[in-house]
Amino acid sequence: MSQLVAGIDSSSQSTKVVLVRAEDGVVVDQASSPHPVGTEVDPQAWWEALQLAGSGLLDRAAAIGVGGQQHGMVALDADGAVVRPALLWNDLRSAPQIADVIAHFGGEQQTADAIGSVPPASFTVTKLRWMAENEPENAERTSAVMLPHDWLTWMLAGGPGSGAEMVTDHGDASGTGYYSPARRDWLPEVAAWALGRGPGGPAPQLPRIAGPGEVVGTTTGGAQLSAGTGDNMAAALGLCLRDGDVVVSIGTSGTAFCVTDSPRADPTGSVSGFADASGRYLPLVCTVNASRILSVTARLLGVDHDEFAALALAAEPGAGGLTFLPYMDGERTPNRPTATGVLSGLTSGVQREDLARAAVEALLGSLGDAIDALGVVPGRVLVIGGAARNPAVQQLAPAVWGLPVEFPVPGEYVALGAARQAAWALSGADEPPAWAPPETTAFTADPTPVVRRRYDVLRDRTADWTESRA
Ligand SMILES: Nc1ncnc2c1ncn2[C@@H]1O[C@H](COP(=O)(O)OP(=O)(O)O)[C@@H](O)[C@H]1O
Ligand SMILES: O=C(CO)[C@@H](O)[C@H](O)COP(=O)(O)O
Repeated sequence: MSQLVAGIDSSSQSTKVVLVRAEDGVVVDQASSPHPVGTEVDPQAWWEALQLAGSGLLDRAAAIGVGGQQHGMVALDADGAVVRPALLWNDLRSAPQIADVIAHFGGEQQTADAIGSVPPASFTVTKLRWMAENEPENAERTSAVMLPHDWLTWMLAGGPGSGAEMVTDHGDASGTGYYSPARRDWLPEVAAWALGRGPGGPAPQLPRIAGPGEVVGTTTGGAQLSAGTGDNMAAALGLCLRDGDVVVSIGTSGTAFCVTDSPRADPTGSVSGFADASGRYLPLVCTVNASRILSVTARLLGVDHDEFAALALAAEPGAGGLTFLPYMDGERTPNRPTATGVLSGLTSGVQREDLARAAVEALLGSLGDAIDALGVVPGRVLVIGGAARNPAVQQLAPAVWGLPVEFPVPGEYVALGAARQAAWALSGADEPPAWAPPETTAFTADPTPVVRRRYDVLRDRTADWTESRA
């Protein structure tokens, strides 16, 4: 009988676990469990969600891999206990510290050259700096810093007091801001600086960075553990990407990314120059407002996802003149951490259908900007994530982007990619197993450039607005 491996996606909203056949990646079982709402979460909640979702699955796996939301700051004291709740990727309170980081490296290009990115507030380095400035006693007590996925891998290996090694991978390490994608190594002195430790001050312990396909430990139940990775890197593995593919993920975050052979160093801050989980690189553009644009609008309209899609599809392109700039929770790309949403073009003739349509066009406008910022000519655009299931997104994406778009069969591609990494580690091979890429459905439509033009005007007109959030 084929061996089974498990893949975990500990993402913003929930933990998902898939149990798959190591030989071909066929899913035999899966489960999920929700996370608390908010941008500051006690990591214990992820551990409890993992145990709930993994119950009856993890004990059947010969190897396990963990994919996790990137960037979250898990600060640990000398005993391995968490110092404070984790600050997540979508917690933008550390926006003022971005300037400190850029000044530390001596400018935008120097920052991008050193750490692969001009870090938005999502990156761990800005969060450490925020803690040093606002909670110096917590910064002082911090003896090790981990990320959500590697903390969970460590917990599976036994956690504090067990002697288990702390291990991460290049993909997730590259989202910290104290890792050099060019050198493929930590910059511990940057982590020490961020914690306010002064020149020559002690660096926090950082997990060892494992190579792709490495076995990094075993669970208390005897399953092998792979290094795990960030959720976007795991999705790239789960989709078995081809060169030229651009992935757009519409979950809590919106992301556009592709796999490349060399690292990126974008001084504008739009593209994060990540490493991937296979020894290559993963330039990525991320937005903070994504599927929530649709769910908030559906809530206002009092409808579920399917009714919302029907309303949006019943409206004309351009939503009766309504344009929605969807930076409701502040925004990361473009860097507008204090922004709020803007509805423009509201007339007394507005219909519910127009509001639904405007929300879908807003989501696609924002993600269209993300695809453009990536700066590659896509061979294929593949759309995944919870909101990729929405028929209005499927039908309108090719029209708003002016590109043919493919939707892989709905699946948990982050968890699947983590499982593929586990199967790779289990095999001891040089390459990940050659699982079949997912089936896709292609959507085409006549382009509606007026939608992007109106969106661009509203985005640019509001560029210097300074909002104070309620
Ligand atoms: N049919 C749908 N239409 C729009 N949004 C959807 C639909 N189904 C699920 N979602 C949204 O997808 C989101 C979850 O997506 P997911 O990719 O699992 O997120 P994450 O990985 O960030 O936790 C939820 O916010 C949910 O509202
Ligand atoms: O910050 C980023 C990428 O840089 C996000 O993509 C997070 O990794 C969270 O992902 P989801 O929970 O939305 O999948």
